[in-house]
Amino acid sequence: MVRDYSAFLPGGAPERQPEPALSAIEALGWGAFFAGQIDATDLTETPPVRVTAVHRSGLQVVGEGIDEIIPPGIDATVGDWLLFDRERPKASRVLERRSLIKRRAPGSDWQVQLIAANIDTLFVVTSCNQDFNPARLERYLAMAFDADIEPVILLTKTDLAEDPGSYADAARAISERVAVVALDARGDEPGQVLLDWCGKGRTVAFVGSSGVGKSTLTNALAGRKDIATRAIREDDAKGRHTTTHRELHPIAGGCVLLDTPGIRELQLADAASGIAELFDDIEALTGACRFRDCHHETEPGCAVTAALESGALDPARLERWRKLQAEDAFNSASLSQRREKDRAFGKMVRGVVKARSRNRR
Ligand SMILES: Nc1nc2c(ncn2[C@@H]2O[C@H](COP(=O)(O)OP(=O)(O)OP(=O)(O)O)[C@@H](O)[C@H]2O)c(=O)[nH]1
Ligand SMILES: [Zn+2]
Repeated sequence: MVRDYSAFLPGGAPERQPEPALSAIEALGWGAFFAGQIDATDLTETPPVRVTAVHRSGLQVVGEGIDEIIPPGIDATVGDWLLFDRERPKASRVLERRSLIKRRAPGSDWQVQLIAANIDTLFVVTSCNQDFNPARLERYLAMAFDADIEPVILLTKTDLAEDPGSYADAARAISERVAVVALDARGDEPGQVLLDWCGKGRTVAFVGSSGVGKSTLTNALAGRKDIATRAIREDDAKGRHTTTHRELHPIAGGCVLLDTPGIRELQLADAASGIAELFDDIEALTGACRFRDCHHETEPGCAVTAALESGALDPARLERWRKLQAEDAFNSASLSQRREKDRAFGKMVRGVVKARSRNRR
């Protein structure tokens, strides 16, 4: 990312040019990446619209003079850009995504569920207190990498901590590739410090545990310009009126903040490649083990145990890598594998019950 440090150079900040007015789609985060996918006829015949919420009754889409619900059927989620087909809304085309967060729905059939599309920066929020936990941060970072999103660690409540610098150091030690920002989430700081990631045509989101300051940060960024959060009413399946909220909040300057229940409840799933990226040092070691199926326990020629012994690898970090891998393997197990296990377990239980009743007789 190219950062503009000119304001810090001698001579002071350059005169700020008045910002040109944004078009409706620019205010929703439209930019070159999406413009490059369409031609002039598309623009007039099938205008771009962004999915601002997913309701049971369909996709809420907003664009230049457009604010509609497209009935269910399109495989799209909050943050997606569509080319809106007025005659046949369900035939609207989904533009190529810059990023996608998805997970396996924990239902019976393990379908993939789309959580959010086209987020550029995921702010992983934690506080300078007992909420701070490297393992949890790594989980979020792996997920961001897996979804092709740039993660940034955001440490809040610096004003309450005795030594906020130590938290920032611990956060920086997690990965060289992840920026760390420490701040007081209340007041003006977020609007200034997060500018680097909140430029025109960008979409950002906050994740983190309850109470770390996500709502405070959201208000700091979106403030009263929060026009897209006004409640809208829609008819649910039973014909009742329900009040729902838009989940895309325009921030000044053409950046958009995405805030959905799906993002708030994010869990680690299907993040194998993200884990590999975050722990690329350990992955590199495993490639140097003598045996390809090395478990890095007691095998001879194991590069991982060698690194542990030499002190080059932190045992706690290895432990976290193992845990994330195990969790990911569990989450990614196919339904058939799970059914097979269930069946085997059921058979075993029935066998024990039978044997007992035989013994009792
Ligand atoms: N002193 C101080 N208080 C903060 C800071 N950030 C958040 N708080 C306070 O912490 C409390 C929780 O903040 P929220 O913004 O509601 O946290 P949240 O992450 O949105 O929590 P959930 O909505 O439960 O997910 C509020 O009382 C905030 O005012 C900070 O940097 N400094
Ligand atoms: Zn090994």
